[in-house]
Amino acid sequence: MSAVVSDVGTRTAVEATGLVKVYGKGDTAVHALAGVTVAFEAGRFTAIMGPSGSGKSTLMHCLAGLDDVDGGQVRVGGTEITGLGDKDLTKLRRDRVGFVFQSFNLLPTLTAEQNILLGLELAGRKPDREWFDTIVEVLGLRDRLKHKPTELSGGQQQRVACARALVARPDVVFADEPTGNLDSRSGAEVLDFLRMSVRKLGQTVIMVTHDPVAASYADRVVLLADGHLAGDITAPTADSVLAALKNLGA
Ligand SMILES: Nc1ncnc2c1ncn2[C@@H]1O[C@H](COP(=O)(O)OP(=O)(O)OP(=O)(O)O)[C@@H](O)[C@H]1O
Repeated sequence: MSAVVSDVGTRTAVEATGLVKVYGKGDTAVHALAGVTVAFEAGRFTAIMGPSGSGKSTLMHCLAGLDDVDGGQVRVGGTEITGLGDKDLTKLRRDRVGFVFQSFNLLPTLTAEQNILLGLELAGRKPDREWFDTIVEVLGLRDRLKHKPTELSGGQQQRVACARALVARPDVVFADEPTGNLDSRSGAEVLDFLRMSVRKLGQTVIMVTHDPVAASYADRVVLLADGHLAGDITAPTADSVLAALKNLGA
């Protein structure tokens, strides 16, 4: 059992144990994850960083049940997801996991409001109107709800994507380079919101990023190198993250 799990008062939202992911076979096999054990606490904002090719995206995909694993276990909200069938995995992703992608991934024919509520609708769930209103208010989307994605700025589209990720009150939100397509001001707004969703709304966020400034919004940075855990920084600053990355040769 990891130290995090045994901490009094700390709940683990997502946990990987001995995670192995291999691409290819024989001489050309790449050990993208070579036995990663890491726990992500609930109610915390964690960034995953590391040099290019270190396994960040692979780790996130395996944690989110988007990719199968070759060894080890993943637990999301207490449920072991490694070994779940496609149907159960789809349900788990739909009901208990939120996603924010670099490219927003909104449906162009739907309004902002319809995009935010689509997942719940597909799941046959009724939105919690109070929670919906809270998210919309905090994200400053009230007067944009009837607009289609093409009528919104990049920053507004990503805020709609954040609302969509949070509306079902998931166990965890995975954000994959959420500021990668945004200018620094819009990026800062999205990061402010992700941090606030953790501090004030009690959500759990795990974000992959290349950007030390983006990582400094997190409570903790987990570093990967060559498919291994290579560091763990609490209360990161852009400088401390940059220094740690330099040590890894990034
Ligand atoms: N589908 C795939 N087939 C073969 N190899 C892959 C595949 N996906 C990833 N890899 C390899 O696995 C390793 C880890 O890749 P991954 O994309 O997880 O790294 P990353 O840290 O997210 O990189 P980046 O920062 O460049 O996005 C790399 O060596 C990569 O080339």
